Amino acid sequence: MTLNGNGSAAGGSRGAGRERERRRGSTPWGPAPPLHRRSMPVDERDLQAALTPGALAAAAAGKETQAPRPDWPEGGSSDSLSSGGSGSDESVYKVLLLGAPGVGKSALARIFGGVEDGSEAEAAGHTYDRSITVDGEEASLMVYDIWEQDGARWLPGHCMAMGDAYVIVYSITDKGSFEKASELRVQLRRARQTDNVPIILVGNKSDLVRSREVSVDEGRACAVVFDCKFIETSAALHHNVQALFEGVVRQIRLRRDSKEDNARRQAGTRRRESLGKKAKRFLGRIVARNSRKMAFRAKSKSCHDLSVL
Ligand SMILES: Nc1nc2c(ncn2[C@@H]2O[C@H](COP(=O)(O)OP(=O)(O)OP(=O)(O)O)[C@@H](O)[C@H]2O)c(=O)[nH]1
Repeated sequence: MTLNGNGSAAGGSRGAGRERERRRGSTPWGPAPPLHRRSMPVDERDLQAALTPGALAAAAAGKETQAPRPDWPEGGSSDSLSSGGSGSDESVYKVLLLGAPGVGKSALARIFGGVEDGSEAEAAGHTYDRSITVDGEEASLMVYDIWEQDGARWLPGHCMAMGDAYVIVYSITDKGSFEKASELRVQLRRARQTDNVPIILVGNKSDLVRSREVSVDEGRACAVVFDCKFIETSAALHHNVQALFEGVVRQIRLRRDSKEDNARRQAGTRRRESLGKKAKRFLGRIVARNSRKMAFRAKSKSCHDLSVL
């Protein structure tokens, strides 16, 4: 069965429906929502439409295109997750996952979409659409897991032109994938020279400590050199996956929204922050101030912080 943007996957017998529910995974934002209500892979025809020359030209010109939207029923949102149909088009952020094969792009995307390994949804599509609440405000994300190196269905040029943000993934157990990530960063810079699009370098598989080939310091240094953000994740343990996608939203907002809007959000977040986090932030500032390599440290520290530019 094909899952599509109109939620046709919701059809079928009650037993089949229960089976589908059983196979929905949990997400960092809570239990996975029912397929027909919230996150789902988008029909490839909708994706084709989003990648037409007209749509891409509009994207390159900074205009929002009509993103493929499911026909969501109203209401019934959970604490930080709600129907993808409620956001306006301006708040639909297109996020592309890039990286060498096998680094965990699909695993990260599936966690975002709340789709468990081996489910029919996994086979049906590579784009996930859902809304998440970040700093008290809802944002809709379209996460595209469509990057293929050889014999790509989607031309790399198209992929590099359409994103509002890019997540370049490597595996910490594969030095080659780390080098590939640097190459991709260079290609992206070339493709989007004039655009200030956020790029987040992600060292995935951080759970595989014994097979580590790329240190945290190497990852961080690379992010500093290539002027992007950096985070290590483990899709296997769902570690930092929520921080990653929330960070993507913050990075887009920091570039698109007014200073006032961002300051208001940050003030709200600081108020909600636990005492531990406040203390950590305070200590971090003192350490940076006392460091001889202050400038580098401050920069390498901020490349870790996905809530600042
Ligand atoms: N231990 C561990 N394994 C992971 C992690 N993320 C992904 N994997 C495994 O790595 C393999 C490749 O993951 P995918 O998500 O298919 O990687 P991909 O980048 O989408 O690969 P392509 O589709 O070939 O581009 C799978 O066996 C995953 O289960 C992780 O964080 N930790």
